Amino acid sequence: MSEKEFDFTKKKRVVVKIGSSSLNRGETGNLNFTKLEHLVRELCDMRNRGMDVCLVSSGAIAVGRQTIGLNERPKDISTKQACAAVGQARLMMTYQRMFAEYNQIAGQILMTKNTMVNPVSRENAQNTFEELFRLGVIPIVNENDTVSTYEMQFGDNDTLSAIVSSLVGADLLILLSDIDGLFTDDPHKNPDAKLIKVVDKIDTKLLGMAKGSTGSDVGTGGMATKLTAAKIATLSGADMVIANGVDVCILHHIIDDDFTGTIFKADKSESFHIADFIMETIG
Ligand SMILES: Nc1ncnc2c1ncn2[C@@H]1O[C@H](COP(=O)(O)OP(=O)(O)O)[C@@H](O)[C@H]1O
Ligand SMILES: N[C@@H](CCC(=O)OP(=O)(O)O)C(=O)O
Repeated sequence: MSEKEFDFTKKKRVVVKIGSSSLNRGETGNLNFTKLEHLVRELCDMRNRGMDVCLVSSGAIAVGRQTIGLNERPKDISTKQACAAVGQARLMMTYQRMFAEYNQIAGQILMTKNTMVNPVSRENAQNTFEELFRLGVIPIVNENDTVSTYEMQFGDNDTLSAIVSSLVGADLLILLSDIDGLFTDDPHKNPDAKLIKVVDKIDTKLLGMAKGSTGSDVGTGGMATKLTAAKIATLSGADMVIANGVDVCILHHIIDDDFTGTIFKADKSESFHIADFIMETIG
């Protein structure tokens, strides 16, 4: 990164997204408690810097699947819903306990597409976020997998985190992934792929670099959904970062602009309304 080109210390409202593969131990599927502790500590420190902080956490289905003892990734919707019912509760219990240790309060917000498509629900959600921030609470967001059917799903938390970022008027969105950032091609398939450090504008050439499917056994996104997220977040006026969540302590290095990753610069060149976007694309 060039010398302090991006001063993220001045950011007021930050959304952080962490994926299932970053929260679970790949070898057993168990929650990685050390990592979760570090994540919570980092978020509390950001809060103590005076920032409003929101966490979008995946992991409900993966944690539920491990708790119930299913060896295979669930395919049918009812098994996913059952896993999410168990896993989301367990995940939140763990977060609540860890945040409490640092004297911070966390709250749960579960969303479906309907939350955004319906103007009344959207405004309600926005008001709830505002009130939580005013009270100093850290909202922890996930898709409401327990009740969503395919037509109600965002389907991936990359897009959801960008929608949340836009809804709450965040000025920074950080996606913690299992990879250092956006490369010119999928580095798991192309060893010559190069990391792209800064993106000024998301164009079709860039969109073509991201390959869709996730490399992990528990996630749903892949790089394509991260670029959709980047489009939503940057057009909504936020900078967005993709960085490797293998060590979540990268969060304070990101704030201090001392990290390896990809920065997508906020793009105020086009007018963007999240409600219109939702209606046109996912409504
Ligand atoms: N151009 C690209 N640059 C970086 N990663 C890519 C690219 N295209 C596809 N990928 C894949 O996207 C994966 C990251 O997305 P994902 O599996 O959803 O992880 P997470 O949920 O941890 O963010 C990478 O491990 C990589 O295999
Ligand atoms: N909402 C789902 C995860 C969806 C998702 O996007 O997962 P991931 O690709 O791990 O960020 C869950 O909590 O299991």
